[in-house]
Amino acid sequence: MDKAIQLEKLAKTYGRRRGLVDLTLDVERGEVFGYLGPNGAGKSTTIRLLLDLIRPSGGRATVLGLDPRGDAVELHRRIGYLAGDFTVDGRQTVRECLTFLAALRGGVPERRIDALAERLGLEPAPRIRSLSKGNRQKVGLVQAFMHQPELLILDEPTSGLDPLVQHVFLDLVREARADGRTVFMSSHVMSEVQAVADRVAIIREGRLVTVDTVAALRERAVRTVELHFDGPAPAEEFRRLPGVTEVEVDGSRLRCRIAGSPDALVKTAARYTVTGLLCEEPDLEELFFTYYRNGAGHDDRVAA
Ligand SMILES: Nc1ncnc2c1ncn2[C@@H]1O[C@H](COP(=O)(O)OP(=O)(O)OP(=O)(O)O)[C@@H](O)[C@H]1O
Repeated sequence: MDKAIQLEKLAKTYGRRRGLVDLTLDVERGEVFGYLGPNGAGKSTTIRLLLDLIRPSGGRATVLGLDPRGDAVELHRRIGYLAGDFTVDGRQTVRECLTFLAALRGGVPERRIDALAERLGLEPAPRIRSLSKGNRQKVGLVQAFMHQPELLILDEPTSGLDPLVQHVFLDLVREARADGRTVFMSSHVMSEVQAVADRVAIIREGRLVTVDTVAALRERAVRTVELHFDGPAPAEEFRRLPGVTEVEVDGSRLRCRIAGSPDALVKTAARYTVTGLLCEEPDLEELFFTYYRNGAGHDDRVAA
């Protein structure tokens, strides 16, 4: 079957400014794909290219097997899109706005709109212009999900949402995946994406830095380990191990950071009597920031 999204050397320049550089990437049908990068990385540029809101300077994008340019009308029907700068007519009430957008999509059962609004805690009566940023974002989410599109393209979907509503949003994403739909969502926060995504791409300065499953990223991430021994902790042995940093010793307790496989650390510890062990969840946010800052670990395989 076609991929949900297929990008081949997709490029965009704004005059002499870089937007996106030769981006090659596939998104499978039925997966939740997180698209991460700092401000100005090129996330919105990519999304606008997928929707033919802007035109590429080079390369190709295929969405649901179609050409975003030639098949724009069909694609807009089959896609749920939330823009990063979602704006609608401020004079309409929430209900009027959603009814109008539903009509543009060929009609959506009212109870489905109501159910989504209720789950997100969105009142139908107020005028759009009186809404807070978070409540406007909820309108954006309802209109993206309401026609149960086969592909959801969401640009910074949780921006402005409180943690409770963020949870509801993540549930909606999981439900979409359970129905076999595809979700492509951009973010600059790893934590919300790792909670729901199957795979994550990180872009920086218009280029793909890495793409991998969340599970594999977790394996690559740095974790903190604390070991308790029945005698003085053998600090020097641990300092010599590959991937081990920041070794701190306090009597019989040793704390360190480990990147990658913990195998050598476990085998070294096993030569002593270990009375306690604590291993913290890997910090993906930190891994993400490493990519942010210097593109460390640049992975050429990703473009294959
Ligand atoms: N209309 C435009 N004209 C000129 N440069 C632009 C335009 N839109 C984007 N850019 C530039 O392209 C680069 C990528 O921007 P883009 O908005 O795609 O990033 P982003 O990852 O979505 O960032 P953010 O998280 O801030 O929304 C930036 O350097 C930006 O300044």
